[in-house]
Amino acid sequence: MLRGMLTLLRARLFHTPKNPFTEAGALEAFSDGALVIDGERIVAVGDAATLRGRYQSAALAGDPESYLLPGFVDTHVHYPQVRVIGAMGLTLLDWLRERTLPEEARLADLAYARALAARFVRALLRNGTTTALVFGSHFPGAQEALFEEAERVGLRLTSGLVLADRLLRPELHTDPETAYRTCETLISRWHGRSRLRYALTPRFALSCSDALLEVTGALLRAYPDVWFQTHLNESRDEIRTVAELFPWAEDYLATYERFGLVGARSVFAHNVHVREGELRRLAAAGSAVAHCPSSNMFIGSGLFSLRRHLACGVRVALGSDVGGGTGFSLLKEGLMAYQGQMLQPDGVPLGPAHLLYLATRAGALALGQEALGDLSPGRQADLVLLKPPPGSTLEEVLRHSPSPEASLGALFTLAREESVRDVWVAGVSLRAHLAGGER
Ligand SMILES: Nc1nc2[nH]cnc2c(=O)[nH]1
Ligand SMILES: [Zn+2]
Repeated sequence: MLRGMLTLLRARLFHTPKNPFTEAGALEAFSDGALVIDGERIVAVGDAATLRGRYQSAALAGDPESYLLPGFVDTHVHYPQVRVIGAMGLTLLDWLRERTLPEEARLADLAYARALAARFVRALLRNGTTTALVFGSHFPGAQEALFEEAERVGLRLTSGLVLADRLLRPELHTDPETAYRTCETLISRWHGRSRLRYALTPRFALSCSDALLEVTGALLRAYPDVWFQTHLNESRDEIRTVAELFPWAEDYLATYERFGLVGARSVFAHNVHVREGELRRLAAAGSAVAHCPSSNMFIGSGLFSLRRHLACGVRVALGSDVGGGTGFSLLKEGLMAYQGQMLQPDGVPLGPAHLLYLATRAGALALGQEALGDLSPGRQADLVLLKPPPGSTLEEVLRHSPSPEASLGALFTLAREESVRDVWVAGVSLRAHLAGGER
């Protein structure tokens, strides 16, 4: 939308301008709501009748029967794993060896990688994700293909070349010197361009020598405004192996700390089997944890202790972790997070507002994107428009919903790809990119 040309988008609105874990009344809902957008930014949110009176010259758009939410923020997802989703019967290390790493090796073929990048970006958008922190490829060409595609489409993407120098497959290994040079080139080419940012991405301590982690720390010191992501404390077998490989480390987190990798721009995926000391140090460093509930259940890693993270003040957001996760929907991750807490004696009772916050504003803050994640005036107009398919169960449930909060609960429970009608990034509809079609 052009700057100076106001658009008034009508829908049922939901957002969490406050944190429901710390403040009452965090969910703001308008059952006949509107959003006024000026170029990239939201200028007003509220009741449709009031805003129509105040912004009479605005072009009208939207649909009062649809549901408008902030675009989702996926803080952990793997681009090369689209075609691995649903690989059953395996836990993490076997799943990596048997199904996932062979697929990741195929991205050495640039044509294969380009096709996959297009599918991956489209899958994010089709699920309402407008911002993502993405584990890239081990191959620089494939990594460039992802950045190119995200730039072409207009997605907000933070990503980086995945680094490993042991215990995967030889084709996926690099060496510290090559890693340094390649990351420097990729950072100079992509970090800060369009809506893209670079994240240094060692796969996990298990697959990285001290020397490779050292080089990652050196890069982070040389380029202090790039991001950092990796895996932490996911499965018991993984944690045991990491303890054997790093006999000097008091725990898993220490394998990253020693090399200066634990800071306010660091996002750690999983953190299921975590010790108290690690939580305290993560909180002190201001790092964030990407909670990936569908993956934790699908590959049998365990149940996430949200209570202990909150008690220690560790920032938590949601990740789909495709392909360990069971799809790209952050609505589904919200539902799985809810169920994962219900299953634990000391689980945190979550409601629709918590799920929305985790899927939107918490993710934006975890990625340092203060201008994203809710619909407050001044924020970027990153949006997802949901409408149940005619005749669907969701349509039936929503028609009889007793309250806006219950409607939001129904959306998390039942709305998936089929209900995503449109997404906007920075005030621009990306609807054209949701549809199928070969490229
Ligand atoms: N879930 C998950 N955990 C990992 N740990 C190292 N690599 C991976 C991966 O691809 N997926
Ligand atoms: Zn992962």
